[in-house]
Amino acid sequence: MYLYYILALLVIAIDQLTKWVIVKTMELGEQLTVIGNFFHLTSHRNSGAAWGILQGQMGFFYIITIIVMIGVIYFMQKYAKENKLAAIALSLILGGAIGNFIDRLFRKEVVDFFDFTIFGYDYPIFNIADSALVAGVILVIIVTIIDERKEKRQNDK
Ligand SMILES: CCC[C@@H]1OC(=O)[C@@H](C)C[C@H](C)CCCCC(=O)CCC[C@@H](CC)/C=C/C=C(\COC)CC[C@@H](O)[C@@H](O)C[C@H](O)CNC1=O
Repeated sequence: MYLYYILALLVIAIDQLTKWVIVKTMELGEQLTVIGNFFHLTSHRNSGAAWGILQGQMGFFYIITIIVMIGVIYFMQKYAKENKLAAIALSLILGGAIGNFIDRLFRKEVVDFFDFTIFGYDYPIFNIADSALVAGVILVIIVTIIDERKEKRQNDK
């Protein structure tokens, strides 16, 4: 059971460590080329949510993040025992939400640095916490689809 909270802590540690390195070693706006025009490390700050929406609405972000955290912990206590994949997904979401929450609390903005340009589209610059959040959300969707298929098969018998 506690394994999943350790996974969340690991996500938070890696997220905060990478953000710390970016802040300490790169100027704001500085860009490092990793893979040609595809992948750069760009030191960026975002006081909003995805795609920079709701800039500066920290009060709103605190409330949403606390709701997300309570919801995730509730479902972890409920489903972690029987469904490992769901527990891992929820740990990733918890870790990602807390990672960005720490930035919002202490920096009043989020540090971003993964800068991908896919088919000419400069995807919004993001961080480890965002990656964990998106991975967790996708995993929850997959688990839900698998469970529904299982239930359907049982009902058909
Ligand atoms: C990942 C959610 C964003 C993250 O939410 C959080 O913190 C949560 C815990 C708290 C928010 C206040 C509430 C979620 C709002 C929902 C949302 O936003 C819709 C998201 C859809 C999603 C498809 C599933 C797209 C994903 C986009 C991006 C990530 O792609 C990998 C681009 C990230 C860059 O814009 C970067 O500047 C963002 C910056 O780091 C701050 N991050 C946040 O606000």
